[in-house]
Amino acid sequence: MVYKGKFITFEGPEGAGKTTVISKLFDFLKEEGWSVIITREPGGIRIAEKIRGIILDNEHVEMDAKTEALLYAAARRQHLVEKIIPALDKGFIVLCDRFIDSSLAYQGHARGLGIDEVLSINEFAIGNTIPDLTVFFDIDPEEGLARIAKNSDREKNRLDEEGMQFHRDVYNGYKELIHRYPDRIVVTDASLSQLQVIENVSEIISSRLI
Ligand SMILES: Nc1ncnc2c1ncn2[C@@H]1O[C@H](COP(=O)(O)OP(=O)(O)OP(=O)(O)O)[C@@H](O)[C@H]1O
Ligand SMILES: Cc1cn([C@H]2C[C@H](O)[C@@H](COP(=O)(O)O)O2)c(=O)[nH]c1=O
Repeated sequence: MVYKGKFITFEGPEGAGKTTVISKLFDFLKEEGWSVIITREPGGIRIAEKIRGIILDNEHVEMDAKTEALLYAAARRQHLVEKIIPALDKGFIVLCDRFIDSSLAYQGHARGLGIDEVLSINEFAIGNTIPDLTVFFDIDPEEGLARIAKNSDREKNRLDEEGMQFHRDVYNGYKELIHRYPDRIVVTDASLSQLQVIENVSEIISSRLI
């Protein structure tokens, strides 16, 4: 689907630095005179934030993998129609912290549901609204988790609590997606300093979209 605005998503393992960079990028783009919004998945709007609470609640250990995949897709559908598409229609740049590739890497690959199977329920949810550009924050999953562990403000959710093998599988799932969608997904080295990552991501956005 072609919209007036641009849809940019940010992906990566836990603690890769996406949220930190998106907020700086927002300031940078605003200063350059762009109309821009930040949003996140799962969440971004009231219903999807409620679904987020259900999915990520540490007490919901009995959640079935397909239930989890469907809840992410349901939250995504509502987020898309209520917030993302209206903003794109108005010509905004939408910066979204995680989107469909998280489902493909976490539920499709790491949970073992299959990337194509999870893609098909997501195609039902989002139709043909695919990101114009996806930036993958490349970091060793252990390093990302170590960053989170250092941050006492960040509560660990049900997905963070998964074992190291799960997080390595997520990372390998992303590697498969990078191979599958070479035109859409651009990789940035997220192990560098915050300043360097911000500079590199700004450069990617400027050269690819603006
Ligand atoms: N380049 C960096 N070098 C070192 N620490 C960083 C860097 N970028 C972010 N951090 C720190 O790492 C932690 C995780 O960062 P952030 O919340 O931005 O990651 P995230 O990708 O959004 O994580 P998640 O998806 O798990 O919520 C924060 O404490 C942040 O200050
Ligand atoms: C969108 C989406 C997310 N996840 C996982 C990834 C993270 O573990 C959490 C979200 O927490 P964050 O601090 O906001 O990154 O949910 C997923 O498994 N599948 C998805 O589609």
